[in-house]
Amino acid sequence: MARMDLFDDATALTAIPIEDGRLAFQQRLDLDLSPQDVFCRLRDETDWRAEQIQVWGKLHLQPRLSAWHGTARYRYSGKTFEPQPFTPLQLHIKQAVELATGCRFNSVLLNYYRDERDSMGFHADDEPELGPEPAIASVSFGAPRTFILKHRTVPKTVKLALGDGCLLLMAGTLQRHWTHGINKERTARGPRINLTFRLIL
Ligand SMILES: O=C(O)CCC(=O)C(=O)O
Ligand SMILES: [Fe+2]
Repeated sequence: MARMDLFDDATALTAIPIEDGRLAFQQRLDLDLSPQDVFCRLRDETDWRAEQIQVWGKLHLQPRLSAWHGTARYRYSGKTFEPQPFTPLQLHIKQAVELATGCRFNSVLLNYYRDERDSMGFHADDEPELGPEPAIASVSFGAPRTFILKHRTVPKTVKLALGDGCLLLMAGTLQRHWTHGINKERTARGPRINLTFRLIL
């Protein structure tokens, strides 16, 4: 089967075969708003922050902007984040994501990649409060970027182009066996906003 055939129905959540975890992809999340409108509203309505991170004992600003919303507190890199309440638009997207995936979520991390120099280092979303097999739903708006998964113990890499309005579901044991990230790129990229919906237990 040609690779394109996996994604021929843009509005169906389709499993991507992967070992040691579960991945599913939908080219276009069903929202009754255009991805362009959602992008502009998220960009303008969000209180974006440049968070500090410590690398080798030195403080740096993260190479992207971010925001936490939802109903549950979240600990990340030794810091506790008090989320802001969901906005009406975030609730609307959450409802569409819950309908598409059959999962429930109570928080969202928003990341704003301003251009090709913004990135996210390789990590797993494996904090204890997400539970042993978390379902994490990622929705992207704006410029496409390459999402890379690297297996922790075997030399395997999976690359996915995450384009405007797409949905990616990570589930099962994926976070235990794989890390993922978004590399900086050398060619010009427009801005991109990614939302990861999570269920904090
Ligand atoms: O921007 C992306 O597609 C990845 C975001 C991500 O991995 C995260 O928020 O944990
Ligand atoms: Fe992640």
